[in-house]
Amino acid sequence: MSSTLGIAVIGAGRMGADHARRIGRTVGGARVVAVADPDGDRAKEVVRGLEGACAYTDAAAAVAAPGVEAVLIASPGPAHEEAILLALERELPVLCEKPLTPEPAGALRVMEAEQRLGRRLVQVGFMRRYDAEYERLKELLDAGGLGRPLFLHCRHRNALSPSWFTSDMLISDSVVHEVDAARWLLDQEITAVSVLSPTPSSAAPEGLRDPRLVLLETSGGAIVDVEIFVNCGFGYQVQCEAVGEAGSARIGDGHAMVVQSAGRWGGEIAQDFTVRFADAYDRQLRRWVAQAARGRAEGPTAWDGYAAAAVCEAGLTAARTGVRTAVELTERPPLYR
Ligand SMILES: NC(=O)c1ccc[n+]([C@@H]2O[C@H](COP(=O)([O-])OP(=O)(O)OC[C@H]3O[C@@H](n4cnc5c(N)ncnc54)[C@H](O)[C@@H]3O)[C@@H](O)[C@H]2O)c1
Ligand SMILES: O[C@H]1[C@H](O)[C@@H](O)[C@H](O)[C@@H](O)[C@H]1O
Repeated sequence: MSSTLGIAVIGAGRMGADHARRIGRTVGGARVVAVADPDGDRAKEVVRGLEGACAYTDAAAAVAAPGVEAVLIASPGPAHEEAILLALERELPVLCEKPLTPEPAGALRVMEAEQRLGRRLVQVGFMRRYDAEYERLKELLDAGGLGRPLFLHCRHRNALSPSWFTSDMLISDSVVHEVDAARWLLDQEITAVSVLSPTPSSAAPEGLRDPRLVLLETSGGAIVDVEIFVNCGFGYQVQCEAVGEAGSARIGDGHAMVVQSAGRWGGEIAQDFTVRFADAYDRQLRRWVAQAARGRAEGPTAWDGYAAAAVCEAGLTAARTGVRTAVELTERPPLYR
């Protein structure tokens, strides 16, 4: 193992390029040595300025490239499983962007491969767990500061959705964050999902069911409601209010600066996730690099990725049928207990 961890970045789109930049600038102890994207120009663009890094069009070639000691996956969800399995074949630690896989069956195959190795190597990029506000809320809940949790009221708003965004992705690509955050904050599994879809916003692209309201029921009897609205227009907003028997706490209202002027007051709203969660992405990467350098993983596990995928699958059924749908989970293997 060299003194700086050699990383292959798979997928050189928005998140791949952002993570590669962070590894170069704000995360010590690591360097990008390979970048893969079927769009070779994107891979070349990302390696430009990264000393010693090579561009590839094929994930397998990048994972097998000289000096690769860990793999960061930022390709679209359907491509994750193949890249993770390539990394696990070489026993390399992995940080995989969410969702681990879009369907639970793929996540189960990832868990099987990891269990065959007998140790954890996969971390899922549920970066909210590294956000300072989420961490404080988790500490408060764990300390019993709100008493028994009754509700989480969540709002997840994006200014605009990409052109390729589908109605299913509101659940499997966006609400998947709330699914993981709720499981983690409450330390409970989600047992059933219901989805309500109002008349779409006139700002939503033709055919997109945006916004939606997703209701999650938990094993401890709490209810989580999530407003997902990916074309809200005004900015990027992620809020969560926990209500317990002894009080409530809310995160996500943060305004960096409140300006009072000309008879008005107000602040700014971040325009996208790379701003709102900038510190969380850095902290997530630092922690991953520190563990990967020791050949292991911590943080959100393949089980967490699997459970989130199973909840989202139930959510898609609920959205299609209009019927509350139970979540079916396999037994949790000892590696993930
Ligand atoms: N944690 C977060 O807040 C956050 C934010 C945005 C996106 N994401 C996740 O990051 C991943 C990437 O999203 P994005 O917004 O960067 O998408 P993007 O479309 O900007 O980039 C994806 C890139 O992957 C490339 N690609 C496609 N198939 C590939 C393959 N088989 N191997 C390697 N590269 C391949 C594409 O050519 C593209 O350049 C997704 O899983 C997404 O859900 C997470
Ligand atoms: O892939 C992105 C990303 O995960 C963002 O954090 C989320 O706010 C978006 O809704 C989603 O599409």
